[in-house]
Amino acid sequence: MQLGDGRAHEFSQEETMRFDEINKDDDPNALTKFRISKALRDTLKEKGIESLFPIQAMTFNTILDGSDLVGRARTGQGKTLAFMLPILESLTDGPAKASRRTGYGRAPGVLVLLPTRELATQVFSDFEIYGGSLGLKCCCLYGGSPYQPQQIQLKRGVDIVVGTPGRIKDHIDRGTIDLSALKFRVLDEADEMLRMGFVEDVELILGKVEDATRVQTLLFSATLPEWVKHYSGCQIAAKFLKRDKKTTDLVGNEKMKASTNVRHIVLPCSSSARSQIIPDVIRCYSSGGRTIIFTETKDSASTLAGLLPGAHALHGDIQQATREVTLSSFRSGKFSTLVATNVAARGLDIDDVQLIIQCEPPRDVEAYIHRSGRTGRAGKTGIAVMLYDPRKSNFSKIERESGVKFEHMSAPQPEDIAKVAGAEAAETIAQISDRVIPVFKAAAEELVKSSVLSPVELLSKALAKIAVSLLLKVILKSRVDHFSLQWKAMLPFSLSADGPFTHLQYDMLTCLLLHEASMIGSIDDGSVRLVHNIFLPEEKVESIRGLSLTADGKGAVFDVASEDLDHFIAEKSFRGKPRSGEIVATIARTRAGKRRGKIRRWRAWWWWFLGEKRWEVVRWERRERGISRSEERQILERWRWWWWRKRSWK
Ligand SMILES: Nc1ncnc2c1ncn2[C@@H]1O[C@H](COP(=O)(O)OP(=O)(O)OP(=O)(O)O)[C@@H](O)[C@H]1O
Repeated sequence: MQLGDGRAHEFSQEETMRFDEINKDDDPNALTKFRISKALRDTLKEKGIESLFPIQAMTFNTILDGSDLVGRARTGQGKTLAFMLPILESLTDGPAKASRRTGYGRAPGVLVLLPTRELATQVFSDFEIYGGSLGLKCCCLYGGSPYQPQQIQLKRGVDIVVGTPGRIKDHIDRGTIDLSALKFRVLDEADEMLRMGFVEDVELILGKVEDATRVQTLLFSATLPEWVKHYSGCQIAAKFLKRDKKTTDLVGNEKMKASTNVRHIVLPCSSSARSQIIPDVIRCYSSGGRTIIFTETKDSASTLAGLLPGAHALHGDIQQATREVTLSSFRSGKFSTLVATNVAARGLDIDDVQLIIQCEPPRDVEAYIHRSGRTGRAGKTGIAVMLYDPRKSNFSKIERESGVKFEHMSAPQPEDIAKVAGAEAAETIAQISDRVIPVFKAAAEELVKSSVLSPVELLSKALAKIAVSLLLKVILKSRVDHFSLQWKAMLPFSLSADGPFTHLQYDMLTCLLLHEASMIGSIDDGSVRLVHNIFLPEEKVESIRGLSLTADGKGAVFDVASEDLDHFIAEKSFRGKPRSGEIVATIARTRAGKRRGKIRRWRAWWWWFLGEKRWEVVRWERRERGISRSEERQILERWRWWWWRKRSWK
């Protein structure tokens, strides 16, 4: 705060707290403004929730006072707490308290139905936190997990059941669940629950209530097509919601139906180029956060996850236990790219998902809205990129029905990626301790003094150097399976006729350049030249010969003069033997034969393949022991087998 005399006034902690209290009192949605018990308020505050979001504030009293409700708000706006808070209050301190059953073996009073197992587990864990703090017992019933623990929980008695329709129906068939005493029935993702496939099970489950006049039914979703809202054609809504049900629709007739916190982008891309473009898209748009990629089929999810290092797949054909491990690892940040089908489209709330990529336009607008809504949640922002094949797919229907005005972008170019890497490099510099300054200050001052460039220009060059080593590393560490992929890609027959090896001269070396980003994506002439321009002095760039991309587009091979090699291996992070579990792609070096131009291709390949070290041994043996040509061949052969044995690290 600026005082009259221009001095800045520092607020004491006490003053700040008092202002915070005043501000809270001004907030019409502050927790204290609602009939929320202290215990629940405290738990909400522990989770960083100080006031209710609009959908929660607008529906709280309606639900607590006993009305049926259809609620709609855009993705990520807190619909889960919108039904959870009034239900918990009603059970513990409100109208449902008096008739709530307690004691061993009690039948559940609340049933929450969700379309996917993952979503059921997520909502269950919220109920455990908030309901648990009020002494309520919850259980989660979903397929793919053993029946017995679920049966034991039901037998002991629970207050809240959260689950998927299939497994709940199974429990009904087995006679292990009693839904006659329900006080609340919730259909989260209501439109999905009422679609074909679920509808019969849902109807059967909801019909188990003894006295339908004493149960409250709540429907929530970010998408409520007309058929759900107005009952026409939807038997369930007509049958199970009371006639005086209330509707709270925060989207209503607004044109924009998808999340307004999300930047919606479309990018032309053929299906064959996907695996090459996606890594660049991630690098440019994910801001270092998590990415969810949506594919249309389970097969393509698995295939794509296999092509992107560090990515994992999530879909219905994966065993439940693996699905759970995958999702919890993604949540906890053990990996940052999830490739999923629509099982992850609805409701999943994962922190720090910055980017959504849809490999092709989905079949319906609802799917687009829910998928893109996995980012930009709870007031944060995010980016949703939808790829489309200009010859095959059309997104105009989605654009029209969702109200989204797509930004049209083209695939990121090397310069775009370099810019992002530049920003990362700047961050890296910001993180370096100030303690290093005295050590490098003299060199920096000398550089500024002796250069015709300005300090900013010099700093730009330094950033470029860091950026390139972050982005394009001549040597890189990666997982073993990707390593072998690189080697395979390097087979000589994959190289074009005018590629390297044809230029072999006694004083030339062949280098394999691996693009760090390209382990998951593409490399092209442009990006290789970008590296060259930064690594090499200008006059050396011209001396590079025979640049050729590997068959899979993930590496490049070229010849350089032997005396220039150091410029290329400057970034080398590994020398010597690879350690197990970790591989290092080493610069492949081929020394041309003695008689210039007479080496046959396969020989050059073997020399390159066996590597400099092995070749040194042959030379040493020849020099020291005067070995014959056939002995020399034997040694090479031995090294070859050594190499193949080492391949078994995989
Ligand atoms: N009042 C609040 N204050 C702060 N954060 C909140 C509040 N209510 C909910 N959140 C947080 O907002 C995020 C999104 O909530 P939720 O998953 O319920 O959204 P949703 O509307 O159901 O989204 P979707 O339609 O995608 O299912 C969650 O991380 C939740 O913890």
